Formats: sequence, C-alpha cells, structure tokens
Amino acid sequence: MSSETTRSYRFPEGFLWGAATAAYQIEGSSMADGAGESIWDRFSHTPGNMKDGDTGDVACDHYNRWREDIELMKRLNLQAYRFSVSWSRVIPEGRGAINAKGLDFYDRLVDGLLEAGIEPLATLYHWDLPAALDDRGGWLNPDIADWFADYGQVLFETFKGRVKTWGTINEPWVIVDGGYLHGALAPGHRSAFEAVIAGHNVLRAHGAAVKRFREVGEGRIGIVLNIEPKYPASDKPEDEAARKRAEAQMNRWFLDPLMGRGYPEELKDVYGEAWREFPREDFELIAEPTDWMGLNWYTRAVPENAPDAWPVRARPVKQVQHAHTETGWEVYPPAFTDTLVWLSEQTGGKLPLMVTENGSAWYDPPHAIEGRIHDPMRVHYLQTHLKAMHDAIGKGVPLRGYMAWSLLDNLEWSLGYSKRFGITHVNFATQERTIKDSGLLYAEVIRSHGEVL
Ligand SMILES: OC[C@@H]1[C@@H](O)[C@H](O)[C@@H](O)c2[nH]c(CCc3ccccc3)c[n+]21
Repeated sequence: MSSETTRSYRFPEGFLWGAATAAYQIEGSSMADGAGESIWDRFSHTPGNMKDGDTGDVACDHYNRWREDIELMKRLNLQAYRFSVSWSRVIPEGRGAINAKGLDFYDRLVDGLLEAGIEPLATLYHWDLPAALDDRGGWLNPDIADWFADYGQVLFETFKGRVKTWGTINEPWVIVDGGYLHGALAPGHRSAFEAVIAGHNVLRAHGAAVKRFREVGEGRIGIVLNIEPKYPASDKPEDEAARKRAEAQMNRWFLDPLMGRGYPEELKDVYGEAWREFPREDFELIAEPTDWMGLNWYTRAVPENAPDAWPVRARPVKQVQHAHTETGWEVYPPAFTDTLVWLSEQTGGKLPLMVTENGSAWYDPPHAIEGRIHDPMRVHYLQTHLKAMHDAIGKGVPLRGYMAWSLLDNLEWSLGYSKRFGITHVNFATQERTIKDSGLLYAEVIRSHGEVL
C-alpha cells in the first residue's frame, strides 16, 4: 500500500468552503429597476464581440431566481458564497445618486444568505464598469479612484455587520490586459499606453477603497489576483528571459506594487516607450495594508521566447502530454501547489489567502439526462486540485478557504454560454438547474471536511 492510498485529506477546522459567481455573468435583468448601463451591456450588444451573439441580458436569471439559487447553495453544503455587486445597478451613473431598487436586490440576497447560514463574500468590482464612467475615461481617468471609494462607501455602510469579507477588484490583470491591451474584453481598447495608465488607476482605486474601508467599514478587505505560474520551456537564456517577462507582466505587475515593492523592472522592457513613471505617493496609496488576498487559479503556462508576440515577446508552448480543458487550459495540479507556496512567500507568509476561483470548463449537454449531468472530467479536475491545495496547506501556506468557480454555468464573457464552468448545470432554454456529479462530490467534500478525497 503506497502512502498515497492511506493519506488523509482532511482540511483544517474552520476552512471555508464556497462557490463563486459574478454579477454580469449570472444576474440578467442588467437594465431593470433603474439600473444603469455597464460597459458589458455595451460590449455584448456590439456585433462581433460575443460568440454566438450572446449577451448578459438574461444569463442565469439570478436577479429573479436568487431565492432558488440560495436553496441550491444549501443542497451543495456551501458555507460561503462569493458574488460581485453591479456598480451600475447600485449607482446608475457610477457616481452620485443611488438606485434604491438596485441596492435592495443585494440587501435581500445578503439577508437570504445569512438566514441560510452562508457567509457572503462580496466583490465590489468584477469588470462591469458603469458605462457613464467609461464616457468620462473610465480606468483612464485618475478621478476613478475617488469614484470607486465613494461606491465602496455606499456598500461598506449598507452592509456593515452583515458582509464581513470584501474584495475590492477582481483580477486587475484581466481588466487591463483584456480591456485595454488586447481588446478582447470590455471596453475593447488596444493600446499599451492606455494599459499602463489603466493598470495604475485600477491599483489606485483599490488603495482608495481600502483607505475608505478603514474609515467607514467593518470586517476584512482584500484584492483578488489571477496568477498563472510560468514554467521554463527550456534552459536557453532567451526562454528564461521570456519566462521572466511573462511572469512580470501577468503575475507581478499588480502583486509587487500591492506589496510595496513598486512595479517589476521587466515592465520597462515589455512596454518600452509606453511605460512611464508615476508619483511616489501613488505607491503608498496602492500598498495600503489589506487583511487577506484572493487567488484565482486555473492553469500554468510554459512560455518560450517569441519576438513577434506583442508586447511580452513570449508564447506558451502547448503541453501535449497533459489534458486540456474546453478553454484550452492545461490540467496540471502540481502548479496549483507551487503557486500557493509562491504567493505565500510573495506576501510575507502571514497574509491570509483564499482561493477565490478554481474550476474547469468541459463539454456538458444542453440539458440533464435522467435528471443527471455526469461530468467526469470536472470531477477529476476538482479532486486533483483539492488534493494539490491540501498539499500547499501541508507546506504551511496560510490558506483560509476555497471558492469553486462556478456555482452555475454562466456567461463566460466574450465566449458567451459556450463554455460551462458550473458545478451546477443550467439549461438556458428553461433555466432549470441540475447539480452535476462534480457538485455532488463537492457537497460531500464539504460535509466530510475533505476526508472523502
Ligand atoms: O474563465 C473563467 C473565469 C471567469 O468566468 C471569471 O469571471 C474570471 O474571474 C476568471 N479569471 C480567470 C483566470 C484568468 C486567466 C486565465 C488564464 C490565463 C490568464 C488569465 C478565469 N475566470
């Protein structure tokens, strides 16, 4: 008998098990009850941007079905639920007047979660910027730091004593790389000059919200980063240089300033004339101490030198020896352990960490068959990655919880409804929810504190 078969995967007492979603991906009714337009309403309604012309107009209809979705969370034994607040539902113009009906939706949701014994983890911003602010420059306008802190204050005060764990911004890197550098995501700009400025303002806005939280809020506040570890493609110097550029541009661009280290040197090489220096006081604001950090983790990359691959000059080498998900991401659980150890080292080893997203997209049928959705690949991904996470805890990583991405199949941004990440299946023709085999497993993992793994 190898040690593997006898080892226990019991997680520490108090480890927090949950699932995650985001407003624009699940709510629908994005313009209902006085809500303002977001950049994703605009982007998704612009022909050519979205696979199959999909939009978030209906999505999972969570805006109307939130009660049944809380019942679903109870059947999954969830202890926590990570969701995001739509800024333009709450403040339609992004600044100024509050839309009471928009705020009421989240008020009812939070009270419903608390009544169900499920801890709400709220993200202030998960990519759906009010369009009215984009008209004023959005993340390119330095005033957005104040706009964001004012928005945060509305939520911090409204939910004081009920929402105790806040995330400011979901994935600065994707906001900037997707929205301003490559243009694949809203608002669809393609400029290195803009990306550098937007990135800085995203960080400033985070810092301003943390400062405001210290003045008016209660509980814990942090930020959520996507980290994709970069492994060497060879021992050639040019490949190691490419790996370092890729690591700096994705994994360090935001992490280093947040930890008070300023921007990584490699960004001057990556962005060239588009790079610029910023005032020192900005970096003090950006590095306002936080109480926790979220990690969104899906896969690793193995970049090689690629002079034509703008602007990082690195291109991932496909790892054909391993399985890949429907989004083309390599399945490689050991890198999850490595990233958790790396992030713990990068954040000083004491900052509480939370896996705020982890999951995989595989083909599932459009409707349940005999009331079931068998998703063996997602079951395997979940099992292997929960074990990899347990390994990281065993190495001393201060990991406090895990939020599966996602509670529901939902709008996978510009990929529309074609990619299913849910541990619960959604039949988008009927809105019927069916817990998948992966969800049934996850419920057992939570009940058994991991022993079932
Ligand atoms: O793509 C699945 C999910 C999205 O649905 C979430 O809204 C978003 O927070 C989110 N982030 C990531 C990781 C982003 C990423 C993946 C691979 C490479 C670079 C960045 C994956 N996901």
